Amino acid sequence: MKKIAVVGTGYVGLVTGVCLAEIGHDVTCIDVDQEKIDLLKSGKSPIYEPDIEELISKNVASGNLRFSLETQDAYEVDVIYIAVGTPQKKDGSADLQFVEEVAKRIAHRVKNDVVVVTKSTVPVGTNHFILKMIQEHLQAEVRVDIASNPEFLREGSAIYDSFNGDRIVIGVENDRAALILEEINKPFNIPIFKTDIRSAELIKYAANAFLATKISFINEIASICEKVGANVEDVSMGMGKDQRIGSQFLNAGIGYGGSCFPKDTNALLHIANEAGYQFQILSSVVKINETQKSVLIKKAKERLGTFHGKKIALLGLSFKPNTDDMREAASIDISNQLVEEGANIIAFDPVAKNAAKKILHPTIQYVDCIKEAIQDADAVFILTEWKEIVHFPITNYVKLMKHPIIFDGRNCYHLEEISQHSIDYYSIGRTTSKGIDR
Ligand SMILES: NC(=O)C1=CN([C@@H]2O[C@H](COP(=O)(O)OP(=O)(O)OC[C@H]3O[C@@H](n4cnc5c(N)ncnc54)[C@H](O)[C@@H]3O)[C@@H](O)[C@H]2O)C=CC1
Ligand SMILES: O=C(O)[C@H]1O[C@H](OP(=O)(O)OP(=O)(O)OC[C@H]2O[C@@H](n3ccc(=O)[nH]c3=O)[C@H](O)[C@@H]2O)[C@H](O)[C@@H](O)[C@@H]1O
Repeated sequence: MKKIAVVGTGYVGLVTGVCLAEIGHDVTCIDVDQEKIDLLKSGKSPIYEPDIEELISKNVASGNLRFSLETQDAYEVDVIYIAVGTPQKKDGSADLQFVEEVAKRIAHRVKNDVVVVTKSTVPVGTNHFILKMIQEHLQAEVRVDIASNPEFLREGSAIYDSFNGDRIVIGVENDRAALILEEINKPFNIPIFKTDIRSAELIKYAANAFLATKISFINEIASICEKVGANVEDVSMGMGKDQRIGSQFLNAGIGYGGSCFPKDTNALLHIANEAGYQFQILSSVVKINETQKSVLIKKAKERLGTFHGKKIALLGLSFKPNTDDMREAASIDISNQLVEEGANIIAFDPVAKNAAKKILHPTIQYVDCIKEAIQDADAVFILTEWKEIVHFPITNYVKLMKHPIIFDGRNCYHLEEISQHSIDYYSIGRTTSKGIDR
């Protein structure tokens, strides 16, 4: 059992802290955000993530987990994990101001030997920069080792991923740090891949960039499918059965969003550029994703002519299901454009409503059920494949809409089923289904 502090209680920090407590470590989760700490102390999670509140309660009750603002005591530990944000700067590079701030605070606070582990996604060289910052500001005579331990969890299945990951990557430069990190992670029972620090830092960006590449690749195949009359779902399934390709991350849609793929692809382009290398594939991946965000609008404009005065229902607002995260969600660009062109928008999302209200245009109305959203709508846009939307009976569109027109950005429904109803149905990389009575 190790005494651990996790700095930053966002998606990654909170999940890391909770899971480390669950496998038996003594964990203090630290944040500078008083509101978050108060909420966590009251047993509530500031983020929506399946199973997290149960695990928080269980581990707080067992004494393995506590939450704290930034205090001296909180840093009296063997290991400090850095899990603060590394958002995108205007030039595409990663903003390291929060990481730098934490490094300085660690230097001022630590009183005993520690290993400082970076979980945040950071450019190559950042771990060594952190060590330099700490050493420059260190107040006590203690030994500080560093380790890179990039995180691969997905939002919406973060707890599951933490216990079922394919690998744990550890970048170290000495045996002491390696042994401590191996000991900490052993109970997860996940293969550990040990490497040098710079390689570990790059693995994280390379992995996200590769997954983003798969998505942009299948989105381009989808565009070709539409032109040649093929079905992207079958193409993707047929490709994915080759184990060298793999079936995951080949779902065509309206592009990737979220807090990481957009920022990490741009950050890697910046890293490559700084190193004097033009990363051509990745530049295209990013451009394709930008274009993909507008394909539904294009289809809708061709079908509806104008959006002016039209009642349009948006189903799903978060960047993907099972999260309330709105960062880089397709709903942002799509709703902005619809509002700009005079549409009246009524929106449904089972979880992200409050988060959406803070970001989307104030004229958008929110409702708590799909039926209410689509009632008398001129058209429906499906933007997130929440299970409530995927399992929503298709007959309801026929019953409740003036003339059912659906623009499905997530291929939620089977074409065969749709074709049995009087619905105009446009999806991604599949043939359009026109209502049977037209
Ligand atoms: N969100 C995700 O699914 C994943 C994120 N990552 C990476 O993990 C890092 C963190 O991402 P998120 O958890 O999404 O960020 P987040 O924005 O949800 O959380 C960051 C937290 O750090 C806190 N913080 C900022 N400065 C602080 C300081 N000086 N001391 C203590 N707390 C401080 C903030 O108040 C906030 O609660 C990023 O580098 C991200 O790229 C990696 C894998 C998955
Ligand atoms: O670095 C990170 O933050 C994380 O980024 C992603 O996780 P996440 O952003 O939570 O979500 P994903 O499930 O990867 O989806 C990202 C976006 O791609 C889209 N996507 C995903 C898969 C697919 O086949 N098609 C597709 O369009 C989703 O709709 C979503 O908008 C990675 O999957 C994680 O491994 C990584 O740790």
